[in-house]
Amino acid sequence: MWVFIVNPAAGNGRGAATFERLQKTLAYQQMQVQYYYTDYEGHAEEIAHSLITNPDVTAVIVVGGDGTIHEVMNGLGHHKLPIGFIPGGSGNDFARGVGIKGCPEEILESLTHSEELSPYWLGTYRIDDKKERYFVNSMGIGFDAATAHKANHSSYKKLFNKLRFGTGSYVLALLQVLTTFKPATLEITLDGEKRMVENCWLISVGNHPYYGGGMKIMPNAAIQPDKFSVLLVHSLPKWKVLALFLTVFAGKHEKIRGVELLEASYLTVTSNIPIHIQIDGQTTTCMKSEIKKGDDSVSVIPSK
Ligand SMILES: Nc1ncnc2c1ncn2[C@@H]1O[C@H](COP(=O)(O)OP(=O)(O)OP(=O)(O)O)[C@@H](O)[C@H]1O
Repeated sequence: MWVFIVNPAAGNGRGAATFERLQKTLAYQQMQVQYYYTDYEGHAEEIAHSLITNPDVTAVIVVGGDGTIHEVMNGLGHHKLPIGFIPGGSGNDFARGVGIKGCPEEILESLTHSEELSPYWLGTYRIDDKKERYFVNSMGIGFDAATAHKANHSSYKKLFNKLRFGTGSYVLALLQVLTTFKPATLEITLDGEKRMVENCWLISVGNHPYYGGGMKIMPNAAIQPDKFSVLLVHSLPKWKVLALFLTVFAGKHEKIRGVELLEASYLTVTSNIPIHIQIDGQTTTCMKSEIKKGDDSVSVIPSK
């Protein structure tokens, strides 16, 4: 039995529209299917968790955005249920990262014919002293998280989503945050090596290159078991931070002085004041975070 977890609200209704299209296909009608719509934040995680002990589940297909896949991965944990993804969100960086392309009908067709599974290594994080959780795409601390927070809570996000230009709200929020943001002094350990980073704009950690709806923020990130890509931006004047984000879509920002592209499998970041943090695009604040590459992989159904 194939289980669909659908976030109808993802992408400002695109999740629901995508699933309606899938239901009309022959591929869908020929599958043995059970589907669930999510009703609230955290619901996808609860549904996914309830599937772990069900021996009839062949695979879980997620229709939604990055927030939905984040919840499903946390609900399933390292239980080896194959996971397929059909983008229905506004950013869809997970789809970009794992190379999912095409219209929903093509993706479903391809998922049903896929014979092999691709391993995908999640990261784990713990912020302050809360429970450890998984992240799927990336985490960011500082300026990018403050920008994501502003975009998520903006009145214009809905409008940009309607126009199918989710990145527009991120760019507008970025310009707003840039005028007031103050870089912080952070204590960072990278695989046990401690350093104080003054005037730190941001630290980003990624399982693949994409962030914010297609920005290639960590151009050298590859899906792999041992290391994350880590982007550190510090000691830059504001105009250079703007230049950085203008070049980021092309992945050329690594040439800017004050931009470091590193690798690590274990990081800690400590601040003496609460700072913004984003986890797969969802934001909060914290003073301490601990980030690790997960030991085990989940199985993603590839679609070509
Ligand atoms: N029925 C619902 N109504 C409103 N919100 C929901 C519902 N079901 C789930 N959610 C919440 O919607 C949020 C956004 O979902 P998701 O991230 O998948 O879409 P998106 O933000 O449009 O896409 P992306 O993250 O790729 O930009 C999630 O945090 C989820 O908890």
